[in-house]
Amino acid sequence: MATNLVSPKKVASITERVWQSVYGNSSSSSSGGGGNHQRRCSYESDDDEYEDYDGVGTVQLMQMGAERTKNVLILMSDTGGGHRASAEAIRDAFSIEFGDEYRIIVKDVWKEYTGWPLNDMERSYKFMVKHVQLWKVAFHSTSPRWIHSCYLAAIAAYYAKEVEAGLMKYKPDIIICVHPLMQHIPLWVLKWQGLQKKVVFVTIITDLSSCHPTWFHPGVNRCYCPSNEVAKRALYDGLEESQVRVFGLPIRPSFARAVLSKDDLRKELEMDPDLPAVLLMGGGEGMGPVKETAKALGESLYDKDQEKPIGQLIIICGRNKGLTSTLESKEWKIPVKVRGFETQMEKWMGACDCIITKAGPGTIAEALIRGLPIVLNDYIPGQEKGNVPYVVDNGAGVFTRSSSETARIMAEWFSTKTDELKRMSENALKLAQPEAVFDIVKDIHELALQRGPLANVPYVLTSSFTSLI
Ligand SMILES: CCCCCCCC/C=C\CCCCCCCC(=O)OC[C@H](CO[C@@H]1O[C@H](CO)[C@H](O)[C@H](O)[C@H]1O)OC(=O)CCCCCCC/C=C\CCCCCCCC
Ligand SMILES: O=c1ccn([C@@H]2O[C@H](COP(=O)(O)OP(=O)(O)O)[C@@H](O)[C@H]2O)c(=O)[nH]1
Repeated sequence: MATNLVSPKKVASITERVWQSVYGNSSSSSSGGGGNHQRRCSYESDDDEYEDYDGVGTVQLMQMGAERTKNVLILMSDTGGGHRASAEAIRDAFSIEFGDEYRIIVKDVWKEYTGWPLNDMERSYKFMVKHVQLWKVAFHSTSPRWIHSCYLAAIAAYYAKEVEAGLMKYKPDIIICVHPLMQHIPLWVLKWQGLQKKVVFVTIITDLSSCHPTWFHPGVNRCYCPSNEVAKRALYDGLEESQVRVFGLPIRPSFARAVLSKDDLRKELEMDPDLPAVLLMGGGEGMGPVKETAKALGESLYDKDQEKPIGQLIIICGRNKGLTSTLESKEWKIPVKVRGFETQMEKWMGACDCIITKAGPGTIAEALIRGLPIVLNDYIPGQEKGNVPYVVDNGAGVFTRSSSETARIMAEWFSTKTDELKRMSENALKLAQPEAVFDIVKDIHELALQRGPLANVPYVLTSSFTSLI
C-alpha cells in the first residue's frame, strides 16, 4: 500500500503524497511482480545498510551551508563483466581525484529492489548470448525507439515505486549510469519527484562503436561516449552537442597509474620468465571458443623438432567454472596457467605479450592500454560487432573465428613474425585512452559544481520544497 512507504519514524513528504496521488492507495497497483516487492517497498526496512544511509539526511541538515560529502550512485548490472569494471573504474577515479568529497555507491538497484525480469538480467543475458540467434533477434527487434520505449514504459509502470525506493535509499546527488537499461525508469522517477534540478544524471556508454539505441537517452545531463563514432550516433539519435562528451572508455585506474615491470609481474604470478606469453580469455563470463583455442595453442606453441615450448599460455576463464575445471584437468606440453575470475587483470595483462579474446569493449580497451596486440576470436552480435573493425582497421590486431588459424598466428608472432607483434603493440598504444576515466570524473565534478542552490538542499527538504516550485 502506498501508505506503507513511510515509516512512522519519518515525516511523510509532499512528494510521497504526490506519489500516492499518481498511483493511488490501492495495494493492487503495486503488489504484482517482484518476489521481494513487499519487503523492498517498505521504508521500515530491517536493512542495516539502509540505516546508515538514513543518517545521511540528518548529516545533510547539519551540513547545510557547509561543504558536505556528496553521494554518487552508480547504476550497473553484471550482464557481462564490462559494466561492473567501468563502475569500479569510476569509483576508484573519484576516490583518487577527490578523496572524501564524494561517497560512491555501486549498485544493481534492479536486483535489490525489483522483481522478475529486472532482478535477473544477468541470467537472462547469459542465456540469450549463449543462444546467439535469440540475442540477435532481441537486440535488433528492440532497436526502434517506439518498441523499446513501450517495453520500458510497461516495466516502469510495474516497478517505478521499487526503483524510487532504491534511489531514495541512497539519496544521490549524482547518478551515474553505466548500463543502457538503467536510465529510463530512474529518469522518470526523478522527473516525477521534481528532483531533476537537484540530482545530476549522467550516462557512460560502455560500448566502443556499435551500440543499442537504448543508450541514447535525451534526458541525461551528460552522455559520455567512448568514441567519435558513438558520439555521432548519439547526436543522430537526438542528443544535443552540449550533452555529449568524448573521452574514451573508463578503465580502472590500476591500468593507467600502476608502474608495472613485466619481469616482476612474471615472478609474482609464477610464470616462466623468458618464454613469450599469450593471455586467452572470453570476458567476465569466459565466453567464446576458449576451450578449442586453448587446445590448438597447446599444440602450435610446442616445437616438435626441438621438443620444447616456444611460448606459454595464461587462460582466464572468468565466472565460467565449468571451463576452468575442464581446462585444469587437461595435460599440457607447454607452460599453462588456468585461472577463474581474476580481480587484478592489469597484472596478468602486464605480464603477457598479446591477448586472444572475444570483442568485449572492456577487455579491448584494457589490452590497448597495456599495448597488447589482439586476436579477436568472437563477438556478440549487435553491440560488439563494430569492435572488430575498430581493432583491425587501426592495426592493433586481427580477427578470426578459427581456433587453428588463431594458433597459427600465435606461433608466427612468437617466432618468425615478431616484428608484426611489435608494430601492432605500438598501434595498440596509440589507440589507448588511459586518462579517460579521470577526464570523465573531473567533468562530472564540474557539472555538480554548476548545479543551482537546490543541489545543497537536503533530501529531507527537497522533495517537499520542489513540489512547491
Ligand atoms: C519479435 C521478437 C521480440 C523479441 C522481444 C524481446 C523482448 C525483450 C527481451 C530482451 C531485451 C533485449 C534488450 C536488448 C538491448 C539492450 C541494450 C543492450 O545493448 O544492452 C547490453 C547489455 C549487456 O551489455 C553488454 O555487456 C557486455 C559488458 O560486459 C559488453 O560490454 C557488451 O558489449 C555490452 O553491451 O544487455 C543487457 O543487459 C540485456 C539484458 C537483457 C535482459 C533481458 C531480460 C528479460 C526481458 C525483459 C526485461 C526488460 C527489459 C526490456 C527492455 C527492452 C528494451 C530494450
Ligand atoms: O576474470 C576476469 C575476467 C574479466 N574481467 C574483466 O571483465 C571485463 C570484461 O568486459 P568486456 O566488455 O570485455 O566483456 P563482457 O564480459 O562484458 O562481455 C573486463 O574489464 C575484464 O578485465 C575481470 O576483471 N576478471
